[in-house]
Amino acid sequence: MGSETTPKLPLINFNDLKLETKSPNWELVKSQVYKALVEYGCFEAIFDKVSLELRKAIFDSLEELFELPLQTKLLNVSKKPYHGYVGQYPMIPLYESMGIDDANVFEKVKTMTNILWPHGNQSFSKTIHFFSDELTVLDQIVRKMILESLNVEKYLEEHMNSTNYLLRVMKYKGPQTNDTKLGLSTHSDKNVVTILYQNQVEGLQVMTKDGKWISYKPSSSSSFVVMIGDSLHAWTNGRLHSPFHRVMMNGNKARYSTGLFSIPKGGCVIKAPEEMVDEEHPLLFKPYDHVEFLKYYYSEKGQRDQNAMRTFCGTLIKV
Ligand SMILES: O=C(O)CCC(=O)C(=O)O
Ligand SMILES: [Fe+2]
Repeated sequence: MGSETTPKLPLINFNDLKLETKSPNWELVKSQVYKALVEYGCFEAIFDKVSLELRKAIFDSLEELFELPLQTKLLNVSKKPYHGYVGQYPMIPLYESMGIDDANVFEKVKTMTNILWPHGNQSFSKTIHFFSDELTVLDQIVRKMILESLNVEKYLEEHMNSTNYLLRVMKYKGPQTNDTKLGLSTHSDKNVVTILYQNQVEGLQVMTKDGKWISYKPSSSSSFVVMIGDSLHAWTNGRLHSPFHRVMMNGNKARYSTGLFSIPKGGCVIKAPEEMVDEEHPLLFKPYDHVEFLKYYYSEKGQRDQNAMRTFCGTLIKV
């Protein structure tokens, strides 16, 4: 009786870490990061570099943004799926989102802000930019730790330079019922690393390798979820897991969340370095153009394909 514990994501503290200088606990945290990413493909990170003020401000900005009239939100268009405004999708009626490309670059954020608020909105642009900029540090610490753990630091510069940042901000309406409703369908992320943040309304669930759902419950307001996307799964030749996840909603409170996505730049070919391939680890995916893969993934066929990566560029070896 009562022996079953609720499964939880691994919890890792990044508070005393810096990117430039190695702190005494770097090696310890690095081993925790690597283990978590092999086993779960994600973890909860405690990261207080994003100040309390900024953590509050981001949700005020999100409320202000999603309160805009639909016609205004639709002005943020993008050729890339999920980089512009998304809403009113019949399959996921509770969900809407807005993408902000290069959110760590102030001028880019300002340009996008001016589309929505033609007279500008300083506090919105500043909040989005600062928040994204602080989080890029966490993204880079994690990626540096991964490359060090795999003894391939020699690729660090090339690896870091191969990505851009997208901030996607999201609102999930409460379904106004205690029955659980789908907020966002089951998927794995296609990018390199994702860093998620949410208000106090829960809903994110992550699938374990053996197919069980973990409901994410943040330990504090400085908790972020760090998650591996398919392109890093491919680059590490399968060593790091990219987990399926989804959002389930109930009740009447709106859930606001943000995702900072490091994304391979246009034209970038994802190819596992030779060090990642050996007898024990035969090559899982042929080198592939990330943008070409996205075209397949977002096609009608790709959207029905739970193993889109394997279909698109898997080798013949069974995995
Ligand atoms: O809202 C969330 O917490 C998750 C969002 C997500 O999985 C995504 O945008 O890829
Ligand atoms: Fe996701």
